[in-house]
Amino acid sequence: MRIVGIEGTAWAASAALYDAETDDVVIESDPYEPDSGGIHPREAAEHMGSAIPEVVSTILDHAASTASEDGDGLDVDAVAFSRGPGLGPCLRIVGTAARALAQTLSVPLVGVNHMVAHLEIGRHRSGFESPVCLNASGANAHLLGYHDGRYRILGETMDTGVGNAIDKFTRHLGWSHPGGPKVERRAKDGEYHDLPYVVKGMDFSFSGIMSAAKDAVDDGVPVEDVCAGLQETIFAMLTEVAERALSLTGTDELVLGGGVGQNERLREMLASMCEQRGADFYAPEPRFLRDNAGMIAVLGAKMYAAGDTVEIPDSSVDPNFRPDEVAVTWRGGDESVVRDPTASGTIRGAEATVTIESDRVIKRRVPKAYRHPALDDRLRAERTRAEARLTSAARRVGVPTPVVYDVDPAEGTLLFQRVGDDDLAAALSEERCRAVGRHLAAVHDAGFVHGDPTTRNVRVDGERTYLIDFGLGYHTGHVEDHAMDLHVFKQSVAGTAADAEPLLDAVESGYAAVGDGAVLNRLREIEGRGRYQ
Ligand SMILES: C[C@@H](O)[C@H](NC(=O)OP(=O)(O)OC[C@H]1O[C@@H](n2cnc3c(N)ncnc32)[C@H](O)[C@@H]1O)C(=O)O
Ligand SMILES: Nc1ncnc2c1ncn2[C@@H]1O[C@H](COP(=O)(O)OP(=O)(O)OP(=O)(O)O)[C@@H](O)[C@H]1O
Ligand SMILES: [Fe+2]
Repeated sequence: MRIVGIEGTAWAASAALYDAETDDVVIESDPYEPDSGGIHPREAAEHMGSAIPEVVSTILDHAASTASEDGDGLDVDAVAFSRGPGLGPCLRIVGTAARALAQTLSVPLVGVNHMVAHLEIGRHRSGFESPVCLNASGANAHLLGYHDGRYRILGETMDTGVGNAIDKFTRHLGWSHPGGPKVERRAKDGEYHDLPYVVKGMDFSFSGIMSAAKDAVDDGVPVEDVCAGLQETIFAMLTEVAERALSLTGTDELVLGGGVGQNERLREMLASMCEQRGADFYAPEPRFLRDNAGMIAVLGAKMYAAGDTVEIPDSSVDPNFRPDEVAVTWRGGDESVVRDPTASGTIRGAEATVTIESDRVIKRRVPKAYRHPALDDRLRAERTRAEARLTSAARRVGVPTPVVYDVDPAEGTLLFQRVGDDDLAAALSEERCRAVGRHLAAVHDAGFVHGDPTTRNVRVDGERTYLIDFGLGYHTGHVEDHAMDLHVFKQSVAGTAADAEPLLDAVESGYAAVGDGAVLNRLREIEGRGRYQ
């Protein structure tokens, strides 16, 4: 089977030929490089208009010269194209080119989600079964895992994509687009500079760190140092949320996708994190990380083999096409990223190792080799201190939590009472989800957030539901922070439960019984926010 792929969501006009028998991928790309500023949608579309026919024609020449002799014409079975997400004017040009080619060749058309293609190329080339995927691209930053027939978004940026955040910083400096590779080069000559670090469960945001980075340069901090601080901070955030996703799902396979994945420091940090926790890590070669038609052709082949083609009248493009909207036809419905955790003796969480004894547990935030030592010391001490304080504060307002027997912030250790028989992840029920909703409302009412309420950070026994792991918590009265806390919990339920709806309703009804209605309204708004900026 041979598939032609066409890509052109933003900057890369690209065509490819994938031969499923030999697994060969030939890619021809022509990048759009803005003269000044960032990507201008109109200029990008003009580029697509002239460059797409040329790259397609090069690939068709290649198809003609390699067609099997007994085959018919070009020996191409289908045309796959990027349907979205991306810039509307660019997508429309790609869609038109793909439809015309499919009709000329009299072959079916396959409409591919670009973000799922970034993920599937890593899964395909690694041979991993059901990995967590970190997509670190220009316009996106999210964690995906397959469960119950769809790719679930386990965590994502709350504002811009990671590449766009870096590119905005370099525009402030007057550097040409794209900024990512330039920051990588300059960071090599810099010293680490402290910047804000923002992780909420498996979600994260870049706006605070980007304005702090711009201010630092304006205040005279050497630009190399800001670049080093920026990379160390942003990539540590991405590595931490990837580790949280591994811990939550129980899987031990991670793949990387997206243009920012070409950054060596990011790959090094992810590899180091996986090595430290005994997981397997795979990053495709750079030509498959940045936008390219090869990944579109490879996923196109899997979809075509599953009969997942699209008729021309139904093949419109979708600039906001989210990966969790894709009905996955090419994987088994019972495959899943979620594994049974084998909890015994010492548990390895995302942040800490926890040793369970008969009536007490010892939690130690181990130094993370992937993090810059200054950032690592800061985060471990801050979080250990916050965890001790807020675990006790929650108990004082009637939320069941373990008693804190001892704390040593410098060593990053805590000694707790042992509570519960199971993690909520292994014992989900509506009643327990309702209790978590009530507990979060009580915590918010007391003026702080949990910071990482997931189904693994709730312990349950017969009648009680305990909150644990307050390390990412902080004092705040903002409705937005309270709503985010609730959103993180709902996302962890939705990402791992088979029939999540009644559980999610129970969380909200528990919250509504005790908490502030304004928080639930804000939650609606957060859930409805489009995050492609
Ligand atoms: C929807 C689609 O159009 C979009 N595509 C996209 O963002 O292009 P991609 O090739 O995946 O990523 C480009 C980004 O990747 C960054 N980048 C490239 N090389 C880099 C490096 N060495 N270090 C850091 N960032 C790098 C660039 O600065 C730019 O922001 C997406 O996948 O989100
Ligand atoms: N007080 C406790 N009583 C019983 N079990 C506990 C207690 N504290 C932790 N555990 C167990 O250890 C696991 C990991 O603990 P914890 O969540 O505090 O670590 P972590 O590294 O911060 O994890 P993550 O960041 O992945 O949520 C919990 O999911 C739970 O199963
Ligand atoms: Fe991309």
